[in-house]
Amino acid sequence: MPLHTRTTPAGRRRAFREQLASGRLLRMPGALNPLSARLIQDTGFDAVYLSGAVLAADLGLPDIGLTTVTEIAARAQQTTRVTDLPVLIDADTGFGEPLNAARTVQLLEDAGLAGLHLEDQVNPKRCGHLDGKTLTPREEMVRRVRAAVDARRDPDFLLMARTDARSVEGLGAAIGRAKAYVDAGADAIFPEALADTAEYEAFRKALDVPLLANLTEFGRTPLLDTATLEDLGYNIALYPVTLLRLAMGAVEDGLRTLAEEGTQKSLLPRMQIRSRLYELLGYADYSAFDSAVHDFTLPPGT
Ligand SMILES: C[C@](O)(C(=O)O)[C@H](CC(=O)O)C(=O)O
Ligand SMILES: [Mg+2]
Repeated sequence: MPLHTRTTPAGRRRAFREQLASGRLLRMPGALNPLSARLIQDTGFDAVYLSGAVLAADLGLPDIGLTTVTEIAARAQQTTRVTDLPVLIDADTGFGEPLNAARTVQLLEDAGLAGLHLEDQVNPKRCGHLDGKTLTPREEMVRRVRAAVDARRDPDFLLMARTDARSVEGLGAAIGRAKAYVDAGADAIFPEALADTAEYEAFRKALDVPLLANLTEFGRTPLLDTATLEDLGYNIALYPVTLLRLAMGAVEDGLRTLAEEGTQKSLLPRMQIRSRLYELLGYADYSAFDSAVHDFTLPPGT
């Protein structure tokens, strides 16, 4: 696939809607960068996530709503151009008033995404698995969702509402909020920081829209496996920060080894080799434009 994908954003939105309607569990890792989105596709996952926490961390910032909508839209555009999978983005609180949420929807729709989620926190927001979150009043979030629904131009663009209420107001209030958001037009719900499978079941029983399970590591939710989530009737298994944590762990270990040993030789077996990188980049496909691009050979094992 030289330079471009084979599918259109509209086609990917349609496919995402169909996959969600199938009742099958979709596995959605968070991309670390655009190239990792291609790896997510290549390893057989169903969809790609763009995490607010990862985008902020990538810029060396905490996940407290400091990134701007134009920054995340730019990253979204870079990501959607390299994968045929649907991409769902974390739009935090919508970046301001309901009016700002409306503009956010249009910018992110234009970036080729399949959908976004908005959450019911105030700014500065925080990771859903931390203490001390402050929620917007329920009616304020309803206005946020309505503004998003009004602004959307492609009816297949998925508008997901996230509620952070479980750890602030309790399970009953979280379910009540989720129902109000669906009534306001949300297509799907992200119940944040549920404590156990009984709470997953309660959400499933109360709502008949697609539900996302957030399997972030080192948080408040058990790391349920895909078979369990399928039995619970969930539609999306989200691994938002998994790739960043894996990569940063490997990078830190590698830097320490390089500093200690004065050479990277012992690290070679842990590295992606050159030929695999080139395969992922579709290097050979560029010969369709110019045969001189890929007329070299690599030594075996490199
Ligand atoms: C899903 C999430 O919103 C994200 O930005 O990826 C975070 C993940 C995390 O901080 O572990 C969240 O759950 O708030
Ligand atoms: Mg987030």
